[in-house]
Amino acid sequence: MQPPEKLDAEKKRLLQEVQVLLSMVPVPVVVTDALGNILHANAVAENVWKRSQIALTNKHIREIVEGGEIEALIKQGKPAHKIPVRIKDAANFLHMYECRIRPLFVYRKVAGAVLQFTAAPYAEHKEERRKHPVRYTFSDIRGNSDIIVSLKKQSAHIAPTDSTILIRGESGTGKEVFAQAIHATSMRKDGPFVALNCAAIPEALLESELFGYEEGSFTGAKKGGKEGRFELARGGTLFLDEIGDMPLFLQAKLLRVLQERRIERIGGTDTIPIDVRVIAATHKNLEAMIVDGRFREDLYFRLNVIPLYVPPLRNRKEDLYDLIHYFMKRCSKRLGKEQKRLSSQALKRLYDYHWPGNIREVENVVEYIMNLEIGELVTVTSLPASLREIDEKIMPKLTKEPPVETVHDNPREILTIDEKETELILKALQRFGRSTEGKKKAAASLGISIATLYRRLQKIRYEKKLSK
Ligand SMILES: Nc1ncnc2c1ncn2[C@@H]1O[C@H](COP(=O)(O)OP(=O)(O)OP(=O)(O)O)[C@@H](O)[C@H]1O
Repeated sequence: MQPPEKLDAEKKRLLQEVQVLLSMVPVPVVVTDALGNILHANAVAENVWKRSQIALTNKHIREIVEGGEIEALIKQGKPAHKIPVRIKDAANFLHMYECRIRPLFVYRKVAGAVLQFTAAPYAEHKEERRKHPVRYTFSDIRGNSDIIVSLKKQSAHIAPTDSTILIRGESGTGKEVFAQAIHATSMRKDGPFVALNCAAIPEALLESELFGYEEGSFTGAKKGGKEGRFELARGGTLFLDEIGDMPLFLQAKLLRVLQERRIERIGGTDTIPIDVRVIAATHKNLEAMIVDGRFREDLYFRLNVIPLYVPPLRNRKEDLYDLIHYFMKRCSKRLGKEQKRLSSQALKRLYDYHWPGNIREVENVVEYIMNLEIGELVTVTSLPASLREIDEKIMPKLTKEPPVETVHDNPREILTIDEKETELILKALQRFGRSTEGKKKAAASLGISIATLYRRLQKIRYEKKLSK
């Protein structure tokens, strides 16, 4: 644009009007000539891209904007919108935009263009939502126990904030269900919900899954590179499940990313700002892992901004009836079978059971019953073996629990620390088996060393002998 002093009064006024209008637009706007040289950039462009007006107006549009054939469109005088482009700012941050172009004509000849840049992620959300559908809202979370009702209330209260959340609880208690419901109630609900199970992916691949990589960064890297989960989740929520299984070197990197709110792909030099809410979850004892040096304390504090705890089903057996009926209804619909009734002995057996696999196990047991029971009445003999033969030797205390009492009313729920420890160890062995491999897994899941597990087992055996 020509300096205002060279223009007559009317032109000066018009130019000022345009400049003021541009300064009021809350997104970056750039005006170019017919060849794509930048004539003017508004204040937002200056601020966001950390470049002064002088630095911007001395450049061609292709020096600032990557991708999208912008230059050709300007020269041809073609209007366009939603063109995905990337802009690197002066601090090397990469911004993703959708660009809208409006051509300017003087005497029917292309005289330039006005380019508007809006944040891009929202264009990708539909596709991301399709890939990562959110199945749960708070109304889908079953259970009327005080504990669950108040947890739902608390979670709904913190959902609209953008704070990081750490959800604790045993496997199968519904940690992901809560994470999804929080996302579905948050300001990011139109963005994607991207989940990553840190325990399910080999260590060597976890880093590239999280942060993505550039083409040629390692053998086997895909052509064109790959976006990591942080990028895929932009504008939405990243659910990091089993965070306790993240190796230490990645914990350090994750901490840096959460502090600086930007990532670099593996093998890349561009800095990509991240716009993601992180919800992490684990069934592990992170505090014990910090003591053992297996989890970073600084990362723990960074994640544990809002702590939530989903209690095991054995501490909220009031929810069992609701859950069984919910899964029965769902299963009968899916399998096209009649709903079934439970005999009182079968129901008692379900209440007496300690449900080490929590809600996931309830789902499986109901599916088993619905598939195998031919009649309408479900009796004890129709239950899976694990419930038919509740192991009195392994879980002597838990099997004595009365059916429907609440945690607070039931004195047997208050175990001594030693009893609780024994219970956890036996449960882990029941789950992973008593082979050497099983014991290793049990020790890892309990967050103790294999040597400690052997020591504790010796103690348990000794005490058992004494009590005989
Ligand atoms: N309150 C609930 N109402 C209905 N279904 C539930 C509820 N809680 C859990 N579920 C069901 O139980 C299953 C396990 O839940 P989820 O995957 O959220 O558990 P998790 O704690 O994240 O387990 P893990 O630690 O093993 O990943 C899911 O398939 C879900 O359908």
